[in-house]
Amino acid sequence: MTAFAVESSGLTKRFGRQVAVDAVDLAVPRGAVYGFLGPNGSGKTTTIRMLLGLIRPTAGGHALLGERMPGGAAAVLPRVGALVEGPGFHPYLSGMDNLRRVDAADRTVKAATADARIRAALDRVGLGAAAGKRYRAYSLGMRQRLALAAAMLTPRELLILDEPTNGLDPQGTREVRALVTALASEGSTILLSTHLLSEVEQICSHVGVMHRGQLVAQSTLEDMRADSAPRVRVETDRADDAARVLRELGLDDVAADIGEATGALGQIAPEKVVAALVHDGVPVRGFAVVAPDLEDVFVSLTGEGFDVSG
Ligand SMILES: Nc1ncnc2c1ncn2[C@@H]1O[C@H](COP(=O)(O)OP(=O)(O)OP(=O)(O)O)[C@@H](O)[C@H]1O
Repeated sequence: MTAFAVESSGLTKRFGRQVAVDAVDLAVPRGAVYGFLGPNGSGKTTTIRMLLGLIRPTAGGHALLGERMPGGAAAVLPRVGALVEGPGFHPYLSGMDNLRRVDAADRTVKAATADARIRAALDRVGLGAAAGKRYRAYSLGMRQRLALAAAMLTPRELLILDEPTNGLDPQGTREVRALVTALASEGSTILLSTHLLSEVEQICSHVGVMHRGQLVAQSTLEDMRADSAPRVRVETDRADDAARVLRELGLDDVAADIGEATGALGQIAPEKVVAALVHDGVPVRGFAVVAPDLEDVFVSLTGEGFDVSG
């Protein structure tokens, strides 16, 4: 058994002249909750569609649960649940009946237990009470939840979810995040795309950052945090002098602004910085070690901000 639930090498998709996905090497370890993070248009959905075999890569290849795609699709896809745009639900059928159709298309499950499976999935996404309503009357959030229910009708080793909290209200968002965490603790590997850094921080163990079609970073969240160097901020009327002291001590990326000087601490103890400032007679009004901020790391990787709400 390979250690990776999803592995790709040089995965590339061109649309005419545009390279939507550019030589992406994904490595999603089994058991991970992998946040596939990037702004709109960075190539996440296109990558996910290739992973699921919905569109053909222009170049490169990948494997799901150790099976090469697309050759291994018949063997592996029943073990993979997916939520992608346009799940193709029937507008005039109820949520329940739509799931019946999805369930009936799965040859790996027993028809006799369909009702129990469908009920359990609907309850799990909080659609139990709306099971009999027509799909066309569902809100965007309810549609999203029905798609999630369809993805988890049977236990899956791997769930690939494209923006699973998109369109949900705050309560729905919390519920879906709790659900993802619960599914992971039951043993599923989860790859979810998102444009929300906060979502990654809340529920993911791993992160892959997409920027203009390229995977610009990929690691555990822990390593990503460790990479973000803590900074000191010195509030003082003599910012230039403070900056000089910080530089002399060996801090990196030192900057002086009106009323403050900042710098990246590296391995230098903050106490040493305070002592040096005092020793140099720099009047210190405030001193803070600013905790590592993932957003700064991502901004430095991509040159763009991330939506941190939600
Ligand atoms: N079928 C297509 N034909 C032409 N261009 C496409 C097609 N699908 C996607 N693209 C382009 O490829 C780029 C990547 O799009 P993609 O949907 O993969 O990004 P994304 O990160 O998933 O963003 P979003 O969150 O908006 O879906 C975009 O510039 C998009 O316009």
